[in-house]
Amino acid sequence: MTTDSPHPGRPRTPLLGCIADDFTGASDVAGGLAAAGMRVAICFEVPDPVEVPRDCDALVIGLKTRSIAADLAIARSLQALRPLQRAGIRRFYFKYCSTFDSTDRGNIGPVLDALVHALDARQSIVCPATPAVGRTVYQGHLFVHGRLLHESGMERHPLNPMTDADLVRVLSRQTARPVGLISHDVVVQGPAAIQSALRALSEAPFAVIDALNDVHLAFIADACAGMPLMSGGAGAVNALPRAYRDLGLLETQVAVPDLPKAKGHAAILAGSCSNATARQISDWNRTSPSHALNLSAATPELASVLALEWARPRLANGPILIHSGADGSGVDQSRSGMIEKTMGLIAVGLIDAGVRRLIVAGGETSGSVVQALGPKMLRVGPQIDPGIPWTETTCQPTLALALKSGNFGSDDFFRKALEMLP
Ligand SMILES: Nc1ncnc2c1ncn2[C@@H]1O[C@H](COP(=O)(O)OP(=O)(O)OP(=O)(O)O)[C@@H](O)[C@H]1O
Ligand SMILES: O=C(O)[C@@H](O)C(=O)CO
Repeated sequence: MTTDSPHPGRPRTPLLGCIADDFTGASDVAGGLAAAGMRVAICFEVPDPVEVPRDCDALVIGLKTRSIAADLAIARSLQALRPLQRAGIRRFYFKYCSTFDSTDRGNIGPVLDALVHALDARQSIVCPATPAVGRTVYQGHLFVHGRLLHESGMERHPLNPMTDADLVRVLSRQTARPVGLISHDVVVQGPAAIQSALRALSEAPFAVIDALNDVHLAFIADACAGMPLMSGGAGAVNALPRAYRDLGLLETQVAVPDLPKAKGHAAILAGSCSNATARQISDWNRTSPSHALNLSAATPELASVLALEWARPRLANGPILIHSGADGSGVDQSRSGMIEKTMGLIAVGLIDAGVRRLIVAGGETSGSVVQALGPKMLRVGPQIDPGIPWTETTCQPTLALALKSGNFGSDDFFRKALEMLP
């Protein structure tokens, strides 16, 4: 139960609205907030203001805007924001990738500009640091498991290659407005020092902020919990429930919801070329069946038919994996749309064949699969690994769904996730 309802006595309003630029990011945030005791809903369609779910403390809207043109990303983000504003939500978090995935012409800067303006906010912090998955920021430079971003493998990303670890520089290429830095030496002094640094940066609407660990994120959450707009990875937003409780804004601390109960065949669709997914595919291949998409097939329809012909006879014998055949090197960017569409078609075919437990690896791939399957909302369950919860669709047929960010999860993630289910 939240305490800042604008209509006491009427249905409550979620305390926090989160707009995520991809579907695995939405699931990442939602899993963390649920683990921190918030009641969370994920929507993949922008709800009508009167239909905004009220029985939650945080509402996460998953968009597929990370890799599209900036003006379209702005339009879709504002379209997600407005009904939540009209429903009375007053605090927002713009969730982008903990590896800041974007190009020089978009999308984080343009969307932040638009959200700051729409919310009449003076400033937003820019905090991708998420130490639970090895993302830290020091002197404005983003590290992935101790490696500078541009040496972490992200420099080879097929859609958003990240070739500069200096986030002030990266964001300054995406917005005409000044970008400031709140560095480590300030953050370690705690919330009051962070607030005074934000005031000192009053001419800079965006402040990249350093964080190396969860203590730093707790300081940042305490300093920024009252801001209309925060932005970053899941790290800072997951620190908010405790800060809200300390401020008396959030009364509940609910238990982490149950695992999904869906029964049926199990499958994995991996359309990510990220290092972690490549390791997970190799681990799976040691003992279990997999199929690489035929990337020379003329159309997504044909590639999906071939994959489903391979999959159907095997499903009754145990879980199967279908992947895009990428090892992270030499990927041909022109194929990415075709692969995404193929994965969506395969997902529909697998559900028709009785699959009810589905893991999808990759943010864009998850977007494509979820859009093809069409659930509007997900119930969030417990986390499998940091940033990856099991979720369950709320429509028929009920599916257990795990949307895994490309670079998240242990090497044995696929097996571990499926073994968790009852
Ligand atoms: N072999 C390949 N050749 C070219 N493109 C590929 C190949 N395999 C995958 N892709 C494309 O690369 C993109 C990978 O994006 P996706 O977001 O699914 O994974 P990711 O970037 O690793 O995940 P995340 O966004 O969660 O970090 C998709 O558009 C996918 O279709
Ligand atoms: O922040 C992350 O790294 C993930 O939630 C994500 O957005 C990957 O697509």
